[in-house]
Amino acid sequence: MRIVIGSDHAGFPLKATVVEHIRKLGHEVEDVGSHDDRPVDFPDIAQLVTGAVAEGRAERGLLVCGTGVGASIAANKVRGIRAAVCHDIHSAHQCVEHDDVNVMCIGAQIVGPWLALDLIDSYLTAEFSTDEDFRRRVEKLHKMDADR
Ligand SMILES: O=C(CO)[C@H](O)[C@H](O)[C@H](O)COP(=O)(O)O
Repeated sequence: MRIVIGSDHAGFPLKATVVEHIRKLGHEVEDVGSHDDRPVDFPDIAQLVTGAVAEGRAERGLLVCGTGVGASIAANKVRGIRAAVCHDIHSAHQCVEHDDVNVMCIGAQIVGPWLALDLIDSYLTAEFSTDEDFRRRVEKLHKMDADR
């Protein structure tokens, strides 16, 4: 799969570990920054990650900020993006299976590196369910997205 990842300064220390892990899993990774720990605003990084997903250059996105919250707020403002903060394993796969989430956000100040990698494994191996209830709900999200 093609994965795009980005972080702000708070997420930067965790990002390198995550990128290495995802590459080892055999995925193609586009790292849009940040590339050092100088302060950068999470909406700017979220725009780069969501742009790649919305334009089809990547199938899934990952954002790492301090809490994951700011990144998810920013990502959900972009048409075609369904972003969620996930700090537990169940949500990390269910968000894809039920809600077709295409950008997962992680807080580097909330989870340690081992949990972060497990969250990413859950997210990347999950697939959107064919169940008609979930499909209908996500269709409604598409409509809300198109209407705004
Ligand atoms: O978590 C975040 C937004 O939800 C950010 O990554 C920052 O950690 C947070 O905004 C705090 O900002 P600071 O410049 O790192 O103090």
